[in-house]
Amino acid sequence: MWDFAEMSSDEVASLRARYEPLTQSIRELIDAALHVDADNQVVDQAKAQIDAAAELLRAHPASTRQGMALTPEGESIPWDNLGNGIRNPLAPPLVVEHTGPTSARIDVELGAAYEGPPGHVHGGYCALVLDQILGEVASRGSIETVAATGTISLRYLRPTKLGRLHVEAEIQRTEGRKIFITGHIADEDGTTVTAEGLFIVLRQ
Ligand SMILES: CCCCCCCC(=O)SCCNC(=O)CCNC(=O)[C@H](O)C(C)(C)COP(=O)(O)OP(=O)(O)OC[C@H]1O[C@@H](n2cnc3c(N)ncnc32)[C@H](O)[C@@H]1OP(=O)(O)O
Repeated sequence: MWDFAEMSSDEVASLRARYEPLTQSIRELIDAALHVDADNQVVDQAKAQIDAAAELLRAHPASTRQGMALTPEGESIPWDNLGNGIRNPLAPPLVVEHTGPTSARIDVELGAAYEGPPGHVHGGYCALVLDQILGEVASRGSIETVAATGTISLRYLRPTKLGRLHVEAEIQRTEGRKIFITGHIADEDGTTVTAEGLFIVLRQ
C-alpha cells in the first residue's frame, strides 16, 4: 500500500497530514485516561467509543508496515517506529534538529505517559530518547548510512522531571565504521542523564 520508494515528498506530506493528527489524538487519549477520575457510566461510555474507533480503523488494514523508509528524493520517513514514528502514539513527538554535521538537539515535552518514579521520567524512556538522538546523529539524519547501537552507557545523575526536556548529542570521533558519540538530557534544573555510545555503521 505504501511504497515510499515510489513517493514524492508531496505525497508523503499528504500522508503525514492524514495520520499525524490521529497519532496526536491517541496520545491525548492516553493522557486523559491517566488523569481521569469518573464514575462507571462515564468510563463505560468512553470505553465503548474507543472500542468503536478501534473497530473502524481495523476495518481498513494496511498491507505493509514500515518502521522507517526513504523517498526517492532522499527524505527519511519515520513511519511506525517507536523512537519517533509519525504513526506511533507511544513515540514521544521527538523532532531531531541537526545543529551541524556531527550534532543535534531535541526539545520535547514528556507528560504522564512517560512517568517512572512519581513526577519523573521513566529511566528506560530516558534511554530510548538518548539512543534515538545518538543513532540519528551517528546516521547523520539519513537511512542510507544507518549506524546501529553497538554499546551505550548511561549515567543517571539525578531523576529527570516530567515536563519540558532538552536533549543534545555530538560525535566525538570516528574510527572506520565505529562512531563514538556522547549526549545528555536536561530538565529545567540542568543535566540529568549523560550517555556515551559506540555506534557501528552497517555494512550496505
Ligand atoms: C536514522 C535511524 C536512527 C535509529 C536509531 C536507533 C538505534 C537503535 O536502537 S539500533 C537497534 C539496537 N542495535 C542493534 O540491534 C544492533 C545489533 N548488533 C548488530 O547488528 C551488529 O552486532 C553490529 C551491526 C552492531 C556490528 O556487527 P558487524 O557490522 O558485523 O561488526 P564487526 O564487523 O563484527 O565489528 C566492527 C567493529 O565494531 C566493533 N563492535 C562490533 N559490535 C560491537 C558492539 N556491540 N559494541 C562495541 N563494539 C562493537 C568490533 O569490535 C569491530 O571493531 P574493530 O574494527 O576495532 O575490530
